[in-house]
Amino acid sequence: MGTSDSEFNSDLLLAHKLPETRYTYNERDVAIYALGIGACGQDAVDSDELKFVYHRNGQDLIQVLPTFASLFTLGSLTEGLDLPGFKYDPSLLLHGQQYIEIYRPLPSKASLVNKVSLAGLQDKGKAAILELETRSYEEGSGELLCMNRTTVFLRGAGGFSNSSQPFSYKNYPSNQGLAVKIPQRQPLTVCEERTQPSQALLYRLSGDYNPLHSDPEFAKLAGFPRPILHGLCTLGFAIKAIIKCVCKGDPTAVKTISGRFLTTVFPGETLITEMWLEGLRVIYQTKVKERNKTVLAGYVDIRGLSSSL
Ligand SMILES: CCCCCCC/C=C/C(=O)SCCNC(=O)CCNC(=O)[C@H](O)C(C)(C)COP(=O)(O)OP(=O)(O)OC[C@H]1O[C@@H](n2cnc3c(N)ncnc32)[C@H](O)[C@@H]1OP(=O)(O)O
Repeated sequence: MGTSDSEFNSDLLLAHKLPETRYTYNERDVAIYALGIGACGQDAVDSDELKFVYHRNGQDLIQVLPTFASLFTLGSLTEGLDLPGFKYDPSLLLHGQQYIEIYRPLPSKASLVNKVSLAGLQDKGKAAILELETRSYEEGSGELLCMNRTTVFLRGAGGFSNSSQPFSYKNYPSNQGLAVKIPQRQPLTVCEERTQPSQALLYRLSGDYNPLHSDPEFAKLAGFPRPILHGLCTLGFAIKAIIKCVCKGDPTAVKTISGRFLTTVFPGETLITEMWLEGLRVIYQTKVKERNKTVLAGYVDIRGLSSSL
C-alpha cells in the first residue's frame, strides 16, 4: 500500500517531527513483563529468575531485565504512526529488528519521557523498512536511560518512491545492528526453553495488544495459520538465556542488544539459543527446535566477564 511518486516528498518526511511519548511503569509491570518472557515459566523457584518477578523484602527491589527497555517505545508504533506522504497497512506490519543501548541500570519504577525520531526509511519494492529511534529520559532528573531503534518491515508498503532510484535513508552508523555472522565453531553454551501455548496472551499484557498475536481470524488475514509470537517476546527469551548462561544472572551486565527477526515463532514452540563469545560481544542465534529454523540472530555487548568463562 505504498503512496504514488507525486505524493511522496522526502524533504517533507525528513523535516517531520514525531511527538514525544511518555511511559510510566512500576514493579508490577516489571514482573508481568518477566513472566511474559518466560521467567520462572519452567520452575517457579528458579534461583536465577525469581528476582525478576518477586522480592521478599519489598517489590521495589525487584530486578529489571534489560529487554524491558524495549517496551518504552510502544506508544509510537502500536498507536499508528503518522508520516507525511507515507502510508502503510498496520495489519501487514512485522517487527524486523531491535537495537537497544542501556546507559544506566533500569530502575524498578520510573516515569519516562521518550524523544522519538525517524532513523531510517527504505523502499524495497515489495516492502518498506521503517526505523524509529527512541531516547528515553527519566522525568525529573532528565537523565538518559536508554535508546531503542525499532525496525519494522511493512509488507506491501514499498514502491512509494521513484523505482529507478528507490528511496533509502539511514541516519545512524552502518555498523550498528547489522546482521551478524554466525561463527562456524561449536557454541560456547546453549540454552533451551519451551514457550507456553499461552505465551503471546501473557506477553501482550505488557502493552502490545496487536491482534496478530491473539486473534486467529486476524492472524489468517495477515497471512499466518494462527497467531504468532511477538518478536520482542522471542528477543526477551534469548537475552534472558544470555544473562543466565554468560552474565551469571546479572541483568546489569548487558550494555547493547541487537536482534533481527528472521522468521516467525508460534506460541508453544521450543527456543534453543546458541551463544558464542568474541571479546565482550556475545553472538547468538535462536532456533525453533520443532522446525529446526533460525528465528532470531544478533549480538549482545556486555560490560565485563566473570573469570570462570
Ligand atoms: C515496541 C515497538 C514494537 C514495534 C512492533 C510492533 C508490532 C510487532 C510485530 C511483531 O512482533 S511481528 C513478529 C516478529 N517478527 C517476525 O516474525 C518477522 C520474521 N521475519 C520474517 O518473516 C522475514 O524476515 C521478513 C521480515 C518477512 C522478510 O523476509 P523476506 O523474505 O520478505 O525478505 P527478503 O527478500 O529476504 O529481504 C528483502 C529486504 O529486506 C531486508 N530484510 C529482510 N528481513 C529483514 C528484517 N527482519 N529486518 C530488517 N530488514 C530485513 C533484506 O535485507 C532485504 O534488503 P536488501 O538486502 O535487498 O537491501
